[in-house]
Amino acid sequence: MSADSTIPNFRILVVGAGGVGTLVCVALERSLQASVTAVLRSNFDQVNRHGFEIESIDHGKLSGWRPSAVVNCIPSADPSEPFEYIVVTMKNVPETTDLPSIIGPAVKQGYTTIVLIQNGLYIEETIAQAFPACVILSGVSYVSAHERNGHVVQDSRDRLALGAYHSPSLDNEYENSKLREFSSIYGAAKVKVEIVEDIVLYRWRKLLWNGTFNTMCAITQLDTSAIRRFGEHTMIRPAMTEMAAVAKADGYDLGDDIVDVIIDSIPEGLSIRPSMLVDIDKGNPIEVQVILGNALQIARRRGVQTPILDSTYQFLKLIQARLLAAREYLSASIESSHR
Ligand SMILES: NC(=O)C1=CN([C@@H]2O[C@H](COP(=O)(O)OP(=O)(O)OC[C@H]3O[C@@H](n4cnc5c(N)ncnc54)[C@H](OP(=O)(O)O)[C@@H]3O)[C@@H](O)[C@H]2O)C=CC1
Ligand SMILES: CC(C)(CO)C(=O)C(=O)O
Repeated sequence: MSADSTIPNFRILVVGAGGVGTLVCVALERSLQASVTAVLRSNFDQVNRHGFEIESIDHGKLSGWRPSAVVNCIPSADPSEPFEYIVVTMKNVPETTDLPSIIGPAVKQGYTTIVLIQNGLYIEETIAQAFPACVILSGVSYVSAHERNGHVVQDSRDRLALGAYHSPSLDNEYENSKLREFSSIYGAAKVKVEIVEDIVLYRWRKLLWNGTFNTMCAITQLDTSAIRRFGEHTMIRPAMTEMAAVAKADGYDLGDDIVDVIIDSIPEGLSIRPSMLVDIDKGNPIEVQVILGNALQIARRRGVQTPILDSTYQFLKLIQARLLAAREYLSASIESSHR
């Protein structure tokens, strides 16, 4: 935050401005409390020249929109003005990406708070180990948004459950103060932010969705409405039941009616192309490890049978091998496939 200003102006780096990240940039800039630097990759040239085209049910139509700065590589932390927050909104694909080494140059240990807004389970530990003096916030986003070459369409409202990933070496109250601070910036314009005590509970709950709809839509190329029509009772519900059993074995009892609760929360006929299906459409690697692999490791450790999720995982690993080969990551993919 700038020392001489009465209005806070937090320096925030957003890493990966696709569907979710671009909307994070908009919400933070619209709070009027943040200057956002967005790190872009394939969409850098387009956005640098023409800005983003955004159709958002929260923020309306924005043409030629830009955050305070766009860059195409991670900037080094400026010793006199380091980032207060780094928000990670790129895909979490450990087969291709070592996240700590990507964001490392921009982090000031003991100063920068790292905010993970990504799907998946137990994604925080590698960041906490790499940056033990940094507060880690973990966010489960319920937005639905997709991006292609600077064009972003958001078709469901942005809602975020946000919690601190508590580190034994940091002061709990300090972590909570960063949690409240970031929530109030992010929630200042349109987004509903819910501060939660145990984010892992929310990650498990969302995994019932992502671990079934995302994965099965990705394999079949069906959207959520079609997969419900043809496979809700044969595939989706049984797979959700397996996931709930794994969560329970991990100490998170989601309740006997959790499958009905999740299914009933989706309006009849709603057609969503989950982000994993969009990745396949784009030929991008998929988040199979953090969305399914990590949960299945817990299932094996706890002795929970998950036949449907196991097959789903194995099919996705084959699809991942194809996607990685196309992006010349094949050898890495083959090594990491020996679970
Ligand atoms: N889309 C959705 O509706 C939802 C997504 N999520 C989760 O949010 C996270 C983000 O998803 P989503 O927005 O869909 O993903 P996108 O693929 O749309 O966006 C990710 C962006 O990160 C960029 N990126 C990847 N690696 C780097 C890097 N090393 N440096 C800079 N930029 C990089 C990508 O660039 P490039 O184009 O070059 O690959 C892309 O622009 C995921 O964990 C997802 O599971 C959660 C809720 C809903
Ligand atoms: C459930 C959904 C569609 C939005 O919250 C999502 O998480 C995704 O597409 O990955």
